[in-house]
Amino acid sequence: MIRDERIPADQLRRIDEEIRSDWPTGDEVDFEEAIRYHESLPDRKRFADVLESADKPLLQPRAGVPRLEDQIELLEYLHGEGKADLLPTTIDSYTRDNEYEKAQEGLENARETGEDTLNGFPAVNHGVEGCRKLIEAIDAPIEVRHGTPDARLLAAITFAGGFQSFEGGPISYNIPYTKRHGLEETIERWQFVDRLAGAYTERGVRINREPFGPLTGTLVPPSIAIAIMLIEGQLAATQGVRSITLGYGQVGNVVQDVAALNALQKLGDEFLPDEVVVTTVFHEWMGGFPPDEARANGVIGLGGMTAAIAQPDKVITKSPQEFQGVPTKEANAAGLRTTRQVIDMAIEQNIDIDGIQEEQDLIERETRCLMDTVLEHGDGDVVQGTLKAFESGALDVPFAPSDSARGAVLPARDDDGRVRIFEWGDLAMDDDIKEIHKARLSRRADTEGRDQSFRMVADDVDAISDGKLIGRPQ
Ligand SMILES: CC[C@H]1O[C@@H](n2cnc3c(N)ncnc32)[C@H](O)[C@@H]1O
Repeated sequence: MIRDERIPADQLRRIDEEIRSDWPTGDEVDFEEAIRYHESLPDRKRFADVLESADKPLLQPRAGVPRLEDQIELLEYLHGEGKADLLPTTIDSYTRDNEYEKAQEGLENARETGEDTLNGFPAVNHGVEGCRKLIEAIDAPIEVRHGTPDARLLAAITFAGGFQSFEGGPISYNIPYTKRHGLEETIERWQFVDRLAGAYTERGVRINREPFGPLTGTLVPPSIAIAIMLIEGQLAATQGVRSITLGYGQVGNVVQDVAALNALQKLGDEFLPDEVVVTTVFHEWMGGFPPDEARANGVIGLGGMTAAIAQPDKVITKSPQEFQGVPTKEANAAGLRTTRQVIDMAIEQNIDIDGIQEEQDLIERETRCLMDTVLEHGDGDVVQGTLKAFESGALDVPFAPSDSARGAVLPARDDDGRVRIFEWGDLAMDDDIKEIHKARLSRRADTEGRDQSFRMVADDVDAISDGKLIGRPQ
């Protein structure tokens, strides 16, 4: 039975041996040699230090293309023209599914034809050597961004390759991303990733870990997202990770988003061990975008405004081409500059909005209910508690494609556009909190002259791409 316990050294070694054979580049990994490589990197490339020493929100886009030279050119452009403070390397979908053979074909095809059929950088195929060329070429810290339920080989290779930040986690890269991986399997496999990050950390190379806060990216109630961040942060801390960035996806109501970011930092500091440096990252709207680029820039600007008020440590920016999919480098850089413009204009203003503290108190109370139920389900063990709480539905994620979550919870926006819950399923929540949600949703029902129903959810899902926040009836 797996528990929230540090995996022993012999198990770390056994798994390391096991995964190396999954692709030839696995044999390039040599831990002691990799430590020396990291020690050779200049301070400005040390991700955790740069992130944790900043005095205002740092901006980071998503970006990944198959060929190494193109990835270098892309990141140089985003750093130069986009003024990104931190850079990504977004990994392709085949690699995320451990389909290294298909990723190899895609990479060779790109090299032969110049046609990019892969939707990201196949880091396992590039290997330690290829990753290091990228790290050498770019004069800023770079994070591995992906969506991999079994990220063990990707971590071993990219850590050895000089990356010092790694996104994801056993819940946040399972529930929203996959049907076929069980939660127990992904928790066990991410314990390896975190133990490896911890092993680097113990040798002075702090690997930053960033659980994926947005989850399904569609109307996720803030307390559910924050509870999952606290769980993944705890699991990483147990394995020795000491730099943890907890994430949160913008829902679009400024009061609720600022309150959620405040609660995320406060609860992260409270729930995670004192030896962990806890930072926060705000993801600009992860739901459907307007096809019109001017409107899309409006969504991005609202994200910048929210970040200026809440001041998270990091902001993951979007591009005006979000509706179309993977953006051009120009559009990606534009999203960075739009965000920067709004932050720089608003951050020196003392913007005091009524209701933030009240909403933050509510979000904190909700999150504590969820954390209490996890600890009760597991008799104090977070791994067993998480597994059992998801099984019983006491913990749940709306619209989750994964069988590991009931998906019985249904959110809808209230009359102010804040995300509330109108179908609770078996989510563990105090009755008086349920009454608060019910009252706020019925105020919207009155305004719209209709009953609270799934119709509201469906209308809300498309509202922002249709240019609004709340899915009012036509
Ligand atoms: C989590 C989904 C987000 O990741 C973005 N994304 C996925 N792959 C790439 C990519 N290769 N380059 C830039 N952005 C990307 C996508 O546009 C969406 O905003």
